[in-house]
Amino acid sequence: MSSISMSATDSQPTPAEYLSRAVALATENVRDAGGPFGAIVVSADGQVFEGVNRVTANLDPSAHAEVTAIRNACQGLGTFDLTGATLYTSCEPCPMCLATSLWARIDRVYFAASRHDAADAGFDDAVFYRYFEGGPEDRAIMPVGQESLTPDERVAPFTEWNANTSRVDY
Ligand SMILES: Nc1nc2[nH]cnc2c(=O)[nH]1
Repeated sequence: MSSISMSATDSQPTPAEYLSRAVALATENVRDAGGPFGAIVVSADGQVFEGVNRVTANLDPSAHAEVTAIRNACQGLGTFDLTGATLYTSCEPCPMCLATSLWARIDRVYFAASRHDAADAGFDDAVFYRYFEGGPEDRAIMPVGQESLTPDERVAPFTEWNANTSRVDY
């Protein structure tokens, strides 16, 4: 599916070339009933995995282009750890995509459009950044609060995790 052209010297595509491809994926995806976002993960050894936004198509709020590309890379490579990989995305990653990139241990992110460009198109990326940046008074759109369970009950899953000698750390 990828159609990044290689130069005559057969060198790796530049970040701008990967971003152009991500933008083209995003535009094509609109014509395929998806959101206007596309992303590419290039693994440490140069393998290319693409993803597009399928939120409304798949009834999946987490199916942002970046998350889809990261899922494709993890499935394709058989790992949950993308250390050494680079993410190229048609638009600045939203907080969820940024957090997913951190959890995937992606090394570096390049983006084309900004959260403000996304806002101009009606998307809430900038609103959600403000939600995380602000204090409790800015959290009105979705209040988050800790409830008072006993300390033992509250940390019981972590106690079980720490006692589990066959756990897989991530
Ligand atoms: N970066 C990015 N922002 C979004 N906002 C809504 N959907 C998306 C997406 O798939 N990617």
